[in-house]
Amino acid sequence: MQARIIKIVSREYTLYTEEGMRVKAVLAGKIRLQTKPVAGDLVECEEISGQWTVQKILPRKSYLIRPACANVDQALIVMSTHDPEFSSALVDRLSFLIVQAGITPVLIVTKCDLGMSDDTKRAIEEYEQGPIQVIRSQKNYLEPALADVLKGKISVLTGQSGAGKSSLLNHLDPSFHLATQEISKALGRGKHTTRHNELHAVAGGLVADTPGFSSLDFSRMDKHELAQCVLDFRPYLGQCRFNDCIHENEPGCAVKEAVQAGKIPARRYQNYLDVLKLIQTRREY
Ligand SMILES: Nc1nc2c(ncn2[C@@H]2O[C@H](COP(=O)(O)OP(=O)(O)OP(=O)(O)O)[C@@H](O)[C@H]2O)c(=O)[nH]1
Ligand SMILES: [Zn+2]
Repeated sequence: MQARIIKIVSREYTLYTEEGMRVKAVLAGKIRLQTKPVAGDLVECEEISGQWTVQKILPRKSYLIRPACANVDQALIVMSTHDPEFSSALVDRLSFLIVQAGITPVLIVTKCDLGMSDDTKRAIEEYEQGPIQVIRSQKNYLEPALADVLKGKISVLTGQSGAGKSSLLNHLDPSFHLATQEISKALGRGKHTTRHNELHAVAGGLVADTPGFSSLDFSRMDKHELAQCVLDFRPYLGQCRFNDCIHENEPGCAVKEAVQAGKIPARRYQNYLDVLKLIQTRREY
């Protein structure tokens, strides 16, 4: 039978079986030394006289190191209109790293009930016309696209402290209240708590108990890989004069032409150039 690992504490594995049962299992001896299973792994399991064992880890479609989680479908970039201020530089940096990890970014704009600056309003509208799904969230109203965002998927949340990650989960699933407190603890203040690895059932999907991508670490990305991770560039890749174009100063660059034609917002191109510079000027050890 197939099942999903949703929690690992020491050697005890909690599984959701395909029949919807929640069971505790141990690893079969033969796989103990091969792949290290993580939450999100899809496994073959078996029950023999009341003892469930994990027989095999099935191939992963994505793998995140922090939080250690396999098969994550999407990362919700939780960004508030203000307090903390909306930052398109941050949205873009997160989305480059999310795409690099083989995961789909989704932008959730919180605190939309509170009003926003003209510049933030414009930045959000630009995202709404771009390649990333954007959902606006506000207090006391749950729009259908938001209500369904977790359904049937494994998600990880990311975003600054105070952006509204915990509130969002509560908003999506009020019965989740207790667990959210745990999340909050794990997120920031719980440095002394042991991070176990768990996926919570929220609003029809599974959500990692620890936010991802908080280190904004570009050390494992080179400039060519970066250009591949920019969803705004995807329609133009392969159309530049040079095969190895990094869309900076090269003549005949289809990406720069798209920026000049207003098809790619200048602010997002600038965000790309800033990360490119970061990568180009870092010291290699
Ligand atoms: N008005 C309004 N307030 C919100 C909204 N979302 C979150 N807040 C408030 O913003 C504050 C921060 O929200 P949290 O959910 O704690 O933020 P968080 O991202 O989980 O923060 P950390 O736990 O520090 O990572 C709280 O006071 C929330 O009530 C919203 O859509 N509208
Ligand atoms: Zn180019």
